[in-house]
Amino acid sequence: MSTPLFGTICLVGIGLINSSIARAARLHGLAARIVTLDASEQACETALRLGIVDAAGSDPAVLLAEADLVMVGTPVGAMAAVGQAIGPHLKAGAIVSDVGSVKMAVVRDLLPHLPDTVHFVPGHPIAGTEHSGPEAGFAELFQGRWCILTPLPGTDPGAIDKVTQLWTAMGSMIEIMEPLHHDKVLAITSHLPHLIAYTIVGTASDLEGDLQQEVIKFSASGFRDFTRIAASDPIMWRDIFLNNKEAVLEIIQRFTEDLTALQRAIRWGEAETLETHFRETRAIRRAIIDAKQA
Ligand SMILES: NC(=O)C1=CN([C@@H]2O[C@H](COP(=O)(O)OP(=O)(O)OC[C@H]3O[C@@H](n4cnc5c(N)ncnc54)[C@H](OP(=O)(O)O)[C@@H]3O)[C@@H](O)[C@H]2O)C=CC1
Ligand SMILES: O=C(O)[C@@H]1CCC=N1
Repeated sequence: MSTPLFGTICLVGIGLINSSIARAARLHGLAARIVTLDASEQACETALRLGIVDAAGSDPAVLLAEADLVMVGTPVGAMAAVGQAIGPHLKAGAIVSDVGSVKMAVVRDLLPHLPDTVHFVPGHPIAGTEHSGPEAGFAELFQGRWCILTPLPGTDPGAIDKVTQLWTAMGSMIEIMEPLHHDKVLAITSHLPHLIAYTIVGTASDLEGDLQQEVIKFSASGFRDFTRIAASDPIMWRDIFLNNKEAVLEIIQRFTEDLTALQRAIRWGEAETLETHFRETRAIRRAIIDAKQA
């Protein structure tokens, strides 16, 4: 049997993403040992019961002592507190990475707490579901999906290479980006769509009684697809919007202008404007299907 990529992987927070990493790493034999550091006794018990980790608990001194890769999978608003908790216990030479949905804020909040003896390779798998917790994960989650890494200049290429190998072994393709660029791209591809879904579903829930019943009854006409996105974890999304403020506000501004243009076209009966716009958007959908990202 070949030597695994890592001796010990420690997953900080055993939610949807990190429990999927645990399953995929097990399936592909990427670590000799997988452990999790999580404050919730129930989450630790679940992870052990599922057999996706070899050890679980809330003591960083115990769980980080042997860790060669530490993968932080908590909401992005918790990164400073996580950094404070793990920083003093990291093994010299360890790689610290994360899966947070924003990158500038993670670098700002986590990096200052890491000792110079460790390598920091921030990351973000562009894969997920609206479900949370250790039971929601599955080994195939990252298959055929992109994972964006945002290492800072001067990061040890060997550390970047090992994180790249981890994600490619789990089925992902890798793109390297600067953190600021990542946050702008994700503001349009992920954060704005989630905000729109939260808005539409909020608008529907504010409707008066009868109309609200009909929204549920006839939801298959489009609304239903938004409710799936709007069912995503409230803490995770609170933290994303608070920590990608600039890029999200910028994209909301552009979106509002475009919405106003469509509103105007409807008001003035500009059939051609509407048809041209809808033809262009349909082409984007086709491009996503062609890129196998549907
Ligand atoms: N869900 C998705 O589609 C995607 C999510 N991400 C990112 O991955 C990260 C994890 O998301 P996901 O796995 O979905 O989340 P989950 O809600 O499934 O899991 C979150 C984990 O973080 C722990 N946690 C929550 N708050 C804190 C805190 N204050 N301090 C320490 N630990 C905490 C939870 O612990 P406990 O067991 O105590 O609840 C849990 O283990 C987030 O940063 C998210 O932005 C990235 C790509 C996709
Ligand atoms: O992390 C995000 O921003 C989203 C959720 C699913 C994939 N990306």
